[in-house]
Amino acid sequence: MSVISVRQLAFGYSSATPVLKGIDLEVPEGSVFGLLGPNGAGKTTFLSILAGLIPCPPDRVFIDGRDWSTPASRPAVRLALVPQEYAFYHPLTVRENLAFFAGVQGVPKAQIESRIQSAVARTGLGERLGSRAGKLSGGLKRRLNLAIGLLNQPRLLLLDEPTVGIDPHSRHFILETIRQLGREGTTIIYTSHYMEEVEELCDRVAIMDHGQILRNGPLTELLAEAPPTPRRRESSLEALFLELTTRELRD
Ligand SMILES: Nc1ncnc2c1ncn2[C@@H]1O[C@H](COP(=O)(O)OP(=O)(O)OP(=O)(O)O)[C@@H](O)[C@H]1O
Repeated sequence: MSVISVRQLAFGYSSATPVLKGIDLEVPEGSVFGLLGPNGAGKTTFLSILAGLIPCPPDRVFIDGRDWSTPASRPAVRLALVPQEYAFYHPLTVRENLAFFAGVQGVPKAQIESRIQSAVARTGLGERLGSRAGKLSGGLKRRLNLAIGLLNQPRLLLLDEPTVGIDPHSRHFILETIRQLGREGTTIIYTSHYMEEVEELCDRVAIMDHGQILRNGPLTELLAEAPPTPRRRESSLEALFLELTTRELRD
């Protein structure tokens, strides 16, 4: 059963430039869903609509079968977005940030400490609770971003390129955390430019470009469709991605 159903979702920041052009997508409960696309494809915009940061048009996005567009019709779903940017206060310590965001997310006061401990244990930040967030390394900052997203114990976790620009150790740690969350049944949408991460983590994959979904299905099906690459004998998601997305220079 799909937890998220998206039907012909269109969106533009201005009426002149459509960014999402009729997205159709089904995300099954408990799947780790990889959303791949070149820069500017519309991934962040799509996640922002799911997270409620951008108003959702009516009758296009359904969560648990109910229209996600208006607060009145929204089902109560624990959903978290871990954005690409560092979304915390640099002058505050790790603990102060976690306590603040737990409050913002409506965690009951009596549970704040245990939620902080749980998020910190999952992200390996236990020894950094007293460190100023702004002084952390890039990898630890990414882990703090993730820890904040875990405070409300999300059933739906939206991860926007959570491993960009970090050291291999933190990258490995974050990927393991995501894998474990997936095993525990969290439904995850994961955007990344790193194909090997998506191949490793995700059971379903969609490739999007210019606001459209070009391919969508189980990872095994997409891999079976991928052309052989000159560098590796077996087919790879990267080869399919390059074949499908237009070969423009983007950064
Ligand atoms: N706030 C905004 N106002 C106007 N245009 C925007 C805004 N945010 C994004 N865009 C434009 O919408 C398009 C899609 O951007 P989006 O960030 O959703 O893509 P993306 O696939 O997440 O890219 P990236 O991999 O670089 O993060 C781009 O052309 C971008 O310039």
